[in-house]
Amino acid sequence: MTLALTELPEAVQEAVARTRERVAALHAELPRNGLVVWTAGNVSERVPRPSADASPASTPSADPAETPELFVIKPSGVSYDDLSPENMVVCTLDGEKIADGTHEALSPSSDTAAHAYVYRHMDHVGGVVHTHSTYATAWAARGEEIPCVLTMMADEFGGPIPVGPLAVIGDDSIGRGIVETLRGSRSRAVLMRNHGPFTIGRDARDAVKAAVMCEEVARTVHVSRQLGQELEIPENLVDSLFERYQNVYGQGDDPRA
Ligand SMILES: O=C(CO)[C@@H](O)[C@@H](O)COP(=O)(O)O
Repeated sequence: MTLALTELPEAVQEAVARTRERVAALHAELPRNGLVVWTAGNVSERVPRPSADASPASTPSADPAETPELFVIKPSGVSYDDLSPENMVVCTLDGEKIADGTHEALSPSSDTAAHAYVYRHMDHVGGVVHTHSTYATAWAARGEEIPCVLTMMADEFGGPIPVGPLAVIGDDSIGRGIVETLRGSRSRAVLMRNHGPFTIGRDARDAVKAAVMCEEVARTVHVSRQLGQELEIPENLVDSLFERYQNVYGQGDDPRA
């Protein structure tokens, strides 16, 4: 029987509502940053588990901690102008849409299986993004990784942006390719061969940032290569740049900043 959102603990329903708002808003960043055309691309986010001390549900259901894990993803083929929290689709980590209040005919993204596979096999991942951004997709068309020749790449990706296998849509192939490629890498971006970039993050905003930065460095390294041979960065410097940027850069978590 299909899981019904309205039958879940209130704390879970509230977490789903907040996730829908974030995922709907973040989709606007893809066209705004020139990463997609028409309806290409998609963003998803794992629904955060309510804290263990969440108030007991008023609706009949199990403890929030016992609710199946869920994620939110865009509906397939819907214009970016028409995306809203109300039409964000809620799925289980098997990629199955639940009775989430949207029309039963509204299908989740055609990449739902890939996003679901990543969430099932990478517990630290809270957000997944897929685009066909021009320069990153051009590197994917050649099946060539983007070498780590910019300090921005060391900061953001901790090394080269790797290439994943040619994989067809519709089953676990793409998701398996993403996980098998990124599991051994510090990169939050992977160039799926002949297809385009997929990125991961601690949440959807982090994954969107990785998609923006992936396209930026793909373009810069492409331009550099037109002008000559780019220069590698020594491994030890890549490590120190990555550690600094990931742990020191910016305002940290200090709420006063
Ligand atoms: O690349 C693909 C599928 O892998 C595109 O169809 C995708 O970017 C957009 O599909 P959806 O609108 O999310 O179903």
